[in-house]
Amino acid sequence: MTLAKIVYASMTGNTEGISEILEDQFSNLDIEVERVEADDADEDFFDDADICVIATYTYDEGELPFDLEDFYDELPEQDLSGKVYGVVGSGDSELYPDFFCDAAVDFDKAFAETGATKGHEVVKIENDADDEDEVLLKEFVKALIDA
Ligand SMILES: Cc1cc2nc3c(=O)[nH]c(=O)nc-3n(C[C@H](O)[C@H](O)[C@H](O)COP(=O)(O)O)c2cc1C
Repeated sequence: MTLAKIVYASMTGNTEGISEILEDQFSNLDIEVERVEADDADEDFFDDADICVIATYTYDEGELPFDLEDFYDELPEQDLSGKVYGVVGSGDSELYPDFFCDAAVDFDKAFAETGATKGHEVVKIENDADDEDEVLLKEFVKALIDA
């Protein structure tokens, strides 16, 4: 059975909500799914996954969340060949137009070094997910499963 694993970081709840939507959508498509907060994800967390997902906000003008920094540093060292990955970001394009969802883009680049296959372009969400974003997230999940 296909296993999707999601690591998320969230300070004020927006990205946590996004990660819950992702979890629901994998489940709705009969994919087994495990979702953990960054602090609970060891560097080898994705070892047994078929689909690897990061959901992250961006902080401090383009910076990663503090609790994802170690995971980010270790990610390019992992061999994730044969797996599919995707990244979702939450950010604020009005307040931080030059750094919108930069942490998500950084993770996308780090995943590219692991040998995993990119299942979808980075999805960038304005703060918390609205109905339109839910549609995008549904497409994202479907693309990862189909890849
Ligand atoms: C101090 C601070 C810095 C931020 N810097 C950025 C940034 O550089 N780029 C961006 O897209 N969003 C930035 N944001 C916006 C957050 O990423 C956005 O509100 C996000 O939805 C927070 O996610 P969370 O609710 O999961 O913590 C910043 C927010 C704060 C409070």
